[in-house]
Amino acid sequence: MAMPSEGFDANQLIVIAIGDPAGIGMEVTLKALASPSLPSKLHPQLVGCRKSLELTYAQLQAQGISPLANPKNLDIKDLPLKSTLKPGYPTAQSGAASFLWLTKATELLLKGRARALVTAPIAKHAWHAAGHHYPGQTERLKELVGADQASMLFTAISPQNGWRLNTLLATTHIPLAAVPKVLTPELVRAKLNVLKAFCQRFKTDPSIAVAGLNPHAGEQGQLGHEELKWLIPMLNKWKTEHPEIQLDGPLPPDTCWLSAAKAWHGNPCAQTPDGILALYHDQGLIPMKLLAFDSAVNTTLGLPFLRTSPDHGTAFDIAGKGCARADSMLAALKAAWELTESR
Ligand SMILES: NC(=O)c1ccc[n+]([C@@H]2O[C@H](COP(=O)([O-])OP(=O)(O)OC[C@H]3O[C@@H](n4cnc5c(N)ncnc54)[C@H](O)[C@@H]3O)[C@@H](O)[C@H]2O)c1
Ligand SMILES: N[C@H](C(=O)O)[C@H](O)COP(=O)(O)O
Repeated sequence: MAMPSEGFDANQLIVIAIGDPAGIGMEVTLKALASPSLPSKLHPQLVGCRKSLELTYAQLQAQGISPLANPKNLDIKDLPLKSTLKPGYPTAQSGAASFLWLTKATELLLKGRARALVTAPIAKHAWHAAGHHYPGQTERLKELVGADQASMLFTAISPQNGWRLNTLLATTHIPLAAVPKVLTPELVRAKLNVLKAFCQRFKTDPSIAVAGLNPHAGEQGQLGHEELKWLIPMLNKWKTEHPEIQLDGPLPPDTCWLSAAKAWHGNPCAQTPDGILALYHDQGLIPMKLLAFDSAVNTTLGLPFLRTSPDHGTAFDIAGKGCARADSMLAALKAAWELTESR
């Protein structure tokens, strides 16, 4: 692994914001960067606190954990913490640090100095404690780059058969009660377009499924009116505009991911959707995380660069214990590389 990044080919550089220093971000980063399965040309540049990374490395080593990337050999943009933090105990200081590291990492991307951004998990409540009132990294990134829209898409490759599962969330970090108010035909249309474009990276005529909002997709208006009132007409119109896409929906949400689950475990069939649009956060992320917790990657689409992140959070309950699995972080690093390969 070459260092430092000055003069390095920007196309080989993946910037990593190391997340909340009280969480598992540094641990999964050091574990993932030691993987021999990473592209050999990938040059990581970490944005965070060198001393904390060295401490994490020493603690993991003392627990007999290997392989690990040694921070001494890593390219680190050092933005030190004022004092060290106890793993598992997020504070305003940890929130301020992860917010700063994300901001500085994004600046590197905006200056065109890197290929993609990977972010380790942050805690939204720690950001709030530090006075940064954002629902998540996605929304902060959207603001930093001045994008009109940023979309949260989870993508995972089945370890059994290489099949790719994609779920895009129409709404993200908002209270459940706000979902029906925020969902509009325009929003669903825009998100479908993003999902279609993403799926077409892999197939010219992908199939897409859309989950309904209400139980049984409204049961013909008996269990909710949104489907009949605007979702079905909007989807029918979208279908006529995109005849190359097989669009199904709104489907009953409780079975919408069933055929994807079968495909994930090794039995893809002609009806399996290449992409699924979930109308709200937990509708899409419960099936994604149940099926693919160690493989799924959270991507932000709509920025001038690609951002990926593991699907898990800061896992404060296991921080400092050495048992955090780095598979999703590794998948996020690989996705940052592979999804930015010129086609
Ligand atoms: N990418 C991100 O920045 C991101 C993603 C999800 C949640 N979060 C934030 O993280 C914080 C904690 O969220 P949460 O508790 O809902 O979810 P979480 O993913 O942090 O933890 C849920 C459960 O999964 C376990 N777990 C998580 N990652 C693991 C790993 N790599 N290896 C082994 N076990 C793992 C945890 O120990 C916990 O039991 C919240 O503040 C949330 O907003 C951030
Ligand atoms: N919604 C994500 C999840 O549950 O995995 C997570 O909170 C991360 O969101 P940001 O990437 O916006 O921080």
